[in-house]
Amino acid sequence: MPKKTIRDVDVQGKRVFCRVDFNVPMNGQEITDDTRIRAAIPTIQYLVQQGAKVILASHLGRPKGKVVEELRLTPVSTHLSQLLNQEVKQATEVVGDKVTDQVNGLKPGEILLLENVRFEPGEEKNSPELAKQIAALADMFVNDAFGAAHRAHASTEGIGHYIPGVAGFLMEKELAFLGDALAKPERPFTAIIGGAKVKDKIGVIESLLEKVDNLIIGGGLANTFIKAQGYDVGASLLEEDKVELAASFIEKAKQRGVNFCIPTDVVVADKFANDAETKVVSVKDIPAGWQALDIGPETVKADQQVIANSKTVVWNGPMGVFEMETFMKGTEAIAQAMVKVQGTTIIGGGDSVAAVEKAGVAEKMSHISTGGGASLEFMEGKQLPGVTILQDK
Ligand SMILES: Nc1ncnc2c1ncn2[C@@H]1O[C@H](COP(=O)(O)OP(=O)(O)O)[C@@H](O)[C@H]1O
Ligand SMILES: O=C(OP(=O)(O)O)[C@H](O)COP(=O)(O)O
Repeated sequence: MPKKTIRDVDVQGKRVFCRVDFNVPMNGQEITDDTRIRAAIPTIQYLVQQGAKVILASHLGRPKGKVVEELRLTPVSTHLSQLLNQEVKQATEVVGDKVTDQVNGLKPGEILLLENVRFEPGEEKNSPELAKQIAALADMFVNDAFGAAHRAHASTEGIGHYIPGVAGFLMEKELAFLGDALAKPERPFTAIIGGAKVKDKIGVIESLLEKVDNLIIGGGLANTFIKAQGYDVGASLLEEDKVELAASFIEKAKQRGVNFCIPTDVVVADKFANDAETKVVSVKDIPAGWQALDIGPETVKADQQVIANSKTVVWNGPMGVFEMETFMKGTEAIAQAMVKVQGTTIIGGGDSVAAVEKAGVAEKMSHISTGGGASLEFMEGKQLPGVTILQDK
């Protein structure tokens, strides 16, 4: 069922709570990729032009219900203000009397950015109390946070139980593009999954095995599969309690005839640093105390071949710790392979998008999605809570 969008409602003079995903990659207080902020601009500008009192809210990182000074949204509001060429007022809290006063002081066309919503313990628990408090700030809820639409949190879902919710332009665009591209993907259909959010992403693999012809695993996620094959992974990122599940997926892939590409070689480092001592080893020989931080050249070659023969490729999660030049090669090579695909290429996720931007090939992809986990869950055919809660057309 299509959802109402901001075009379908009158926002003139209304207090509009607009949830965005400004969870951008940061190096200290520096934003290293502003794709997600730029992607929300059309919705924000539309609300401003229509004379709404715009209350923006986002999470940043995973502060787990506490105030973490480094995760305040100050750098984001400064940058947003520059992009919009307009003042962005900033709240130092998410809810409370001070915030209510700031909202009451807003004039049509003005913008207030709330503090990191995950500083509130009720946010990720989807606490009805917090949702009510947030809803009381506004007349209407606009969800433009596609990247967080797979989360049922107070500011992405809970709020929609108390005030009417509609989609923003970014949310609308993401759902339309991904829906079209993935309804009947041209084959061979390949998914590439990497990154560090192993717990979040490992479950997606089971459903992907029902859909894809090739599944390429890389990044930190790969270690759990390397371990599942019976090899030691040294000091690498590992989700020990998912090893058995990973083994069952390897078996399932065999049964279904899916080409499951697990790295055969990796770049290992003696420490998690750009100037670490490194070497390329077979996954059978990861030394104790060393950590795998990138895929190796043999793996790159095999993966490139699979990608070159694909007609649809969906990629979420970098192949290595691309933020450090020493461990960027695998991600860079996969990004270059994506450019050569004669078909549809989709890249999703905050860090994945940053990685293809860094590799200089972002504009060569068919679609850059602001959601990693969200696009994977959408592809699985799951209902995204942040979308379900919005009003039907
Ligand atoms: N082998 C690895 N070991 C540890 N971290 C890794 C490894 N490979 C990639 N990463 C990290 O994964 C992070 C991105 O993961 P994730 O958040 O899942 O991706 P996205 O934001 O694109 O959805 C990056 O910060 C990257 O450094
Ligand atoms: O960065 C995000 O997801 P992604 O890494 O899957 O792209 C979203 O902002 C959601 O963040 P979360 O995975 O901490 O809930």
